[in-house]
Amino acid sequence: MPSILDRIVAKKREELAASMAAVPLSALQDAIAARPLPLDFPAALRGDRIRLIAEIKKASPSKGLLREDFHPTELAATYSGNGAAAISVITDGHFLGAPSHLTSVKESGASGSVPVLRKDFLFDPYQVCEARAIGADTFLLIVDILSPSQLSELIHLGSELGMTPLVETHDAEEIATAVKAGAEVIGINNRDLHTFVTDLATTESLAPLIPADKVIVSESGISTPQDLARLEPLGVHAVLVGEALVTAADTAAKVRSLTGAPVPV
Ligand SMILES: O=P(O)(O)OC[C@@H](O)[C@@H](O)c1c[nH]c2ccccc12
Repeated sequence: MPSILDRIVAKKREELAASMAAVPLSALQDAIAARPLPLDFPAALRGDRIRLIAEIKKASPSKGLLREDFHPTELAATYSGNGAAAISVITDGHFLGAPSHLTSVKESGASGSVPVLRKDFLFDPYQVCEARAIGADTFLLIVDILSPSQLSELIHLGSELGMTPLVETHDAEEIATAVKAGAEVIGINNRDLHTFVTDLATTESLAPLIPADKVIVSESGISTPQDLARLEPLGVHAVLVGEALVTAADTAAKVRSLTGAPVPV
């Protein structure tokens, strides 16, 4: 029985074929040439306190619709205006995301000076070029859906485009693969992408396996300052939060509760 992850990747392959037919790589390269240089993602995550990567997420396969009144640029302005260190934009259709959401976040200026990450299921060089072309400063690579050689190839391509990806893991073997492939920013997804079981203990058990020179990001199932207090002693540099922000009655206040930013005057 294929998992939801298998089905998403299979659909992605169909979408990729259609995208390649519609927009040749040369057109992506022209768009890339017109873009300003990417913002420094790893640098944005290092600091004196745990950083927030705030995610723009309308829905998810496991929870359905998360936010009715969904405006990516408004969310991005709320995130960047209340202390988020980076913004993640889901561009996959299963989450009701789209590449245009990321482009509007960047081109509207709503993301301000914080790097914007393309959150999608990437496995082909075309998709990494596409991430840069739509305006991303960085992108996600999920170790679970990539071979070690694909992972190395896409990390290297990112570097050639000026981007350092978030390389997402969920177990000890995937962390070893990520380190061997040269990942600089390593994510620990507290959610099992096959079962959707989410547990912060995943970060507690895996963070110690990540070398000290890497940037560590804990992803999923994070909601409160107490969660951050639990994660910070583990050497976690940043957390990636989606649902808790997009479902909050007062998203700006929720962001500030995680960043410590003062109420904007
Ligand atoms: O909504 P949460 O529980 O705060 O999780 C956010 C983010 O970690 C999650 O959306 C995510 C992590 N890795 C992914 C890969 C694809 C799509 C989504 C994700």
